[in-house]
Amino acid sequence: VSQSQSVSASWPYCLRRCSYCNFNKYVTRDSNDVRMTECLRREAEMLLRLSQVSCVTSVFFGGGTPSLAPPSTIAAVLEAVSGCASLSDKAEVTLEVNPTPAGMSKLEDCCRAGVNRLSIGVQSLQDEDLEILGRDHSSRQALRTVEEARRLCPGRVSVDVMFGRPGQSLGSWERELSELLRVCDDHVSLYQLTLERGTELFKQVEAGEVSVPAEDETAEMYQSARRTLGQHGFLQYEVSNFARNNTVSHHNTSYWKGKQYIGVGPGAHGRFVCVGEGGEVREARTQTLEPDVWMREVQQRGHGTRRRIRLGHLDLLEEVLVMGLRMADGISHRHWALFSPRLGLHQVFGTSAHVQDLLNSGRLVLDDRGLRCSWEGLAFLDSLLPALLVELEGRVGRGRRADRQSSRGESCVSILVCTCLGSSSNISIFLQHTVS
Ligand SMILES: C[S@@+](CC[C@H](N)C(=O)[O-])C[C@H]1O[C@@H](n2cnc3c(N)ncnc32)[C@H](O)[C@@H]1O
Ligand code: SF4
Repeated sequence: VSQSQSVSASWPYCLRRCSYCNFNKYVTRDSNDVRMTECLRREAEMLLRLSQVSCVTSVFFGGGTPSLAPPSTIAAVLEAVSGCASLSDKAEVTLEVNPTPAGMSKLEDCCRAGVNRLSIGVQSLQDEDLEILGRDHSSRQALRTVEEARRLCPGRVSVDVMFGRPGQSLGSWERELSELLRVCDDHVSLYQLTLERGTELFKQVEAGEVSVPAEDETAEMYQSARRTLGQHGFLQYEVSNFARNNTVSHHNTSYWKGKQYIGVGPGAHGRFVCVGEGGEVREARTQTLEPDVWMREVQQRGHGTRRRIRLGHLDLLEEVLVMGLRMADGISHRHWALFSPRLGLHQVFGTSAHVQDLLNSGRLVLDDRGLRCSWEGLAFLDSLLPALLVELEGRVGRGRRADRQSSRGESCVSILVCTCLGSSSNISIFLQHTVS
């Protein structure tokens, strides 16, 4: 029986629609908080029972805007989790926070309910940029929220910032980052703005009303930020994530390490073996997107799972490869062997001429530690993956059944409780790694 799992639940409401966002979120005045909370609780219990995990190592309340949810919702979900599996006092419990006054006023109660890590969506420290992005807060409110968060969870506060924003220059980005470094705690997530089709910002850029920096300038923003953060003692442990004083996000690391997790709530994604139904291989599960439909389904049958896909052996290895290479440490031989006991990294990648080119370029490293990107290569991960995925597919072949042991051999899990995982940057990566 699988001993470990992670869960994701979704509170899919936001105060307003940011211009760049394509998450599964809903702006409504009459959300039914009581019903939503009850459904999150019920679905968490149901999915945990189906997974039959015994231990949960982290919980993540993501967004959407989970900091708008009543603190009693956080408490209810945590109670449901600890009623079904062991949730240790040391488990990482993260809440994504929009730095609005409404969000800030609840932080203390959320911490009392069990949250012990706060991730603040600062996005920018320039008011004009926040305006263009359609954010519901000012830079002053963001600074104030970071301060309050650090008071409540000292050493356990992360900030999200985006670069490559409309009208942004390298100089202004560097000044902004310096200001951020004066106020931030020990964890920073830097995301390059993605222009998502269908968003307001995408239309504005298409229409020529707004322009974003050129690709090479955005690339320089990334490199400059990596250097600056390094000089301030931050270790880059993943493509977008930087930590000092050992404050890496355990929850996100569990994704990058290919661990199991449960997704609870509208649009949430999960990856777990459904042991309770006699399952033996890991499944990719997606919950129904629309909150009212999802709530109806949960009330009728205990969960709102819309799609279940059995992951074959190759699917699983693809995820381990794509997610693992996001980490600066990459994939160790031992880690790979958990999923591929018969074909080692050297056997899969060591003899390919294409992979050899990547190794010779200095962007990829395959040695006695394992497979990883070099510091330079991490910035080019997207361009390295196609050759690696082609090689993997050629070696492993499609259609093999998932390896029983590789899907079930873990000992602990994390839980992602998220307001709109439908297109969360963490999760969508799982779904986008098709070889072109
Ligand atoms: C789950 S999301 C949103 C959390 C929260 N609702 C907020 O807006 O702060 C987490 C992070 O993804 C990043 N993000 C969202 N949309 C993005 C986009 N189109 N391009 C790059 N990063 C994005 C933002 O930095 C955001 O803080
Ligand atoms: S970026 Fe965050 S706050 Fe803005 S609409 Fe998307 S989920 Fe909501």
